[in-house]
Amino acid sequence: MWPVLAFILPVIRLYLIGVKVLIYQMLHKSFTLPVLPRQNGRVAIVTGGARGMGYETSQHLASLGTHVVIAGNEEEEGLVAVKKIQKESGHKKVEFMYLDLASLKSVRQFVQRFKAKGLPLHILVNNAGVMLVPERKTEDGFELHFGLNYLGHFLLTNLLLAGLRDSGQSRRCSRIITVSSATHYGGRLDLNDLQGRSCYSSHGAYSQSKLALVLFTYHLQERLWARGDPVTANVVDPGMVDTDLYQNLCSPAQLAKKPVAKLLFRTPAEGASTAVYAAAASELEGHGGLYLYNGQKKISSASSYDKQLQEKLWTKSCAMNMCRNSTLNGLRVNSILLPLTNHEPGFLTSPAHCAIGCSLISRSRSAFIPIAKGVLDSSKADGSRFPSAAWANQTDPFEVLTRVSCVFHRSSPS
Ligand SMILES: NC(=O)c1ccc[n+]([C@@H]2O[C@H](COP(=O)([O-])OP(=O)(O)OC[C@H]3O[C@@H](n4cnc5c(N)ncnc54)[C@H](O)[C@@H]3O)[C@@H](O)[C@H]2O)c1
Repeated sequence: MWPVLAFILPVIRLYLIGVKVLIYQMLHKSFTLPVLPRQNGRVAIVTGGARGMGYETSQHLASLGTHVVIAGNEEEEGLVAVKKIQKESGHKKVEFMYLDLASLKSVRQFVQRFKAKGLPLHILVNNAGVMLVPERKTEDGFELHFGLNYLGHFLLTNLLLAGLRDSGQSRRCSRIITVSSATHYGGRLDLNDLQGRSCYSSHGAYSQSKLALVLFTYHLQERLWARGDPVTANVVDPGMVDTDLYQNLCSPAQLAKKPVAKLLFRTPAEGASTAVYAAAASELEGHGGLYLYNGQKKISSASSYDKQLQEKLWTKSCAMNMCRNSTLNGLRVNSILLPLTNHEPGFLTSPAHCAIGCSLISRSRSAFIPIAKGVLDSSKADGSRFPSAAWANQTDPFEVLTRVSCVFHRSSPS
């Protein structure tokens, strides 16, 4: 009985939320964007910016003078979108870069290629997403909704954070906008079963990924404020919008959706307006940690404000990107972390990355061992961290190690 309920409940919750949103949309007009300030000189990345709301967001930001990078996994579609936006906006600084959010390796490669361009970064719109895909895994073995909608964006944001910080100013912050959904209200986050192994429901998996994005945004904003970083992070809910997102609905639902969508769904441009507002509105300068719907601040689900849950999800998300229990130069290394900045631990994205890190460290054994011993000698508690500055003078290829730190747990020299 229980597995049946566990499967059915998320479906019922999702459709009830859908009905509530449609009633709201029937009674309320779509939010009209105010006149937004020009964004000349600002650079934005829009994930999934080649179609749907991502396209409209890219188009609008380009028309304001933003240099827009469309990051997506469909190159042909992306290049067509670039041409169309350039033509419609008369703005040439629009480009496509390949990014597959269902592959953490691809996320890392995207960030490397973006950094190689030497551009600043002022706006990151975490827009891409999939919905109700039958059970499938990402390249790294995560449930697709969780891995793509949430974990891919988690990694992307963290790897781009240093650039966002450097480009932000106290009076003009960089902005992170993450697209969630009203379905997060029905989301349940089971930290012990984030991959839905016990009973898979694509409805539950989608709602969970959207709740995870809200929890992530709130916690990220706390961290940014704690450091005094000139970066804000907000989450937006676009309402129900007529896009390709609904392509995985079952046939009867598709049939029923068509007339309803015509009458009650928002257009992609209307749906994108809150994300554009969050990215560019002067009145939101310095405001972060908000849930924005139809251009207004709204209260998100009670569980999304649970600070312990936010923290636990963050820690777990980092852990999902770590390589654990490697052996390195005779030292048992619990985790190898790539710092996101010089001050903050990040993560390696795959065992392959870890292997590269290990082999680089091994090749500089003579430099590595004394520092490792120093760390071990001085560390009494678990979790002491390599000072990444110790590697600052290394030359290529070991300069990679300027970004590597290690956490040793009960390690001992061989
Ligand atoms: N349409 C709605 O009613 C609605 C409601 C609430 C929230 N949302 C959210 O809005 C966002 C945009 O969706 P949309 O409605 O415009 O749908 P859409 O299908 O038109 O766009 C989704 C975008 O994500 C991209 N994408 C998919 N898989 C990807 C991958 N592996 N790597 C990189 N990009 C990938 C697609 O290429 C596409 O550009 C999504 O996050 C969605 O969950 C949509």
